[in-house]
Amino acid sequence: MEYSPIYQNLHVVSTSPVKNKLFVFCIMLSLWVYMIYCCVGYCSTMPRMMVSSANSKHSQHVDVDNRTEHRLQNEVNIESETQEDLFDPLFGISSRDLLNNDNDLENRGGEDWDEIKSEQRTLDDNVGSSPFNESAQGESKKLPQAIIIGVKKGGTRALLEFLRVHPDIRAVGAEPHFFDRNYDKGLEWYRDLMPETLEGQITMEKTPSYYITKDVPARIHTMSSDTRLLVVVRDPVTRAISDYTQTRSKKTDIPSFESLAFKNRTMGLIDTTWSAVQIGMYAKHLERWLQYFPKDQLLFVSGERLISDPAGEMARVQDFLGLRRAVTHKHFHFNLAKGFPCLKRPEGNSKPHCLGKTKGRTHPNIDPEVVQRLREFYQPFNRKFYQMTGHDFGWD
Ligand SMILES: Nc1ncnc2c1ncn2[C@@H]1O[C@H](COP(=O)(O)OS(=O)(=O)O)[C@@H](OP(=O)(O)O)[C@H]1O
Repeated sequence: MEYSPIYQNLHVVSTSPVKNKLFVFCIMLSLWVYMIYCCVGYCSTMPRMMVSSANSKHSQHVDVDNRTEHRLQNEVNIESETQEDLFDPLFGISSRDLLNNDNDLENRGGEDWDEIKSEQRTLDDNVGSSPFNESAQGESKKLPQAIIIGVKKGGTRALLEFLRVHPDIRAVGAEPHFFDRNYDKGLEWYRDLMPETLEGQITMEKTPSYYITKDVPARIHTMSSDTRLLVVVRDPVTRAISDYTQTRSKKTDIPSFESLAFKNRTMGLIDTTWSAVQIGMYAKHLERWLQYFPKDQLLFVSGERLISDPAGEMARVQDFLGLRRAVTHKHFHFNLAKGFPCLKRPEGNSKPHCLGKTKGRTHPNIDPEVVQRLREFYQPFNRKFYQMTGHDFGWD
């Protein structure tokens, strides 16, 4: 017979009742220690989903049916609260006047560096989250087929969050800024940021600075000439004030809106180099897009109607994307205190989820004469824009 330590041990144990009990006690003790070890989360042999389902990015993708609930519970608030002014793509533009930066809109892509860093962290978290491009469930990362390209402070976050309720939409939460700031990282870097999708689902992202950035139309066209483009537009005067309000919320010692808006106030000369003014000249920016994309590949979403009639505006958006109308009036609850529609689960009675406090800030009172002058300034641009889009947004 071969020598076997186990056999030897068993033999010894079976011959002594005391040792036998001691042996059983040791095994029980080891089992208890192991179980306690597992329960506190250090057990590497436990299935991953059990240990870290709350944190696992993959867990978000495992159950597509549970996606809506998961998002409503977690993502809307998380994104809107923590990333909030990641959604400030052209903070640096208004800084041109405030901080004497670059004079050229197209080159002024800078923004609050803390925001960029925190956005980058979110993006870096996404990159490499899946070592393979196709998962076991048949999901894979794809380049976006639809992009929300603007405009800053138009209501882009609300549109993206409303769209993410749709079971056939998957979207990256942070703004990738691929086509304006990260283009040199390459398309594979960009694809890797995207969530995994099943066949038939649409991948999306939003970066509001794309709409006003010179090279972006050509770059998106190079990626795919079929890309569908969504632009949320809002009364350019209110948009400018919203933009200013955001800047002021981070930097309190900035000049007044009234002084920034004019090159020469006595002569009523508007400062078109100030980004808060320039972004609202929608027709001018649209000309560049129409050099690359046919008009019917762009959808102009009314920022005002996204608030007053979210379901109606979402019906237009879903039709444009070729989706069934899954996001309906049942998903919205108008929160009177906040003054905005919030998302709810149609079947549940849980509290509706609103965007964070950086969406819907109180605007400062602006001298009515300045507001009037800005309205006059924008009128020809608005008219041109209505003509180009075939849609009167009613701002005049
Ligand atoms: N449902 C809902 N909840 C909250 N806020 C809403 C909503 N729908 C549209 N809005 C308007 O969105 C404005 C912010 O626009 P963006 O998300 O495009 O801003 S950003 O460019 O990403 O910073 C934000 O602008 P301000 O009111 O000036 O803060 C809102 O008016």
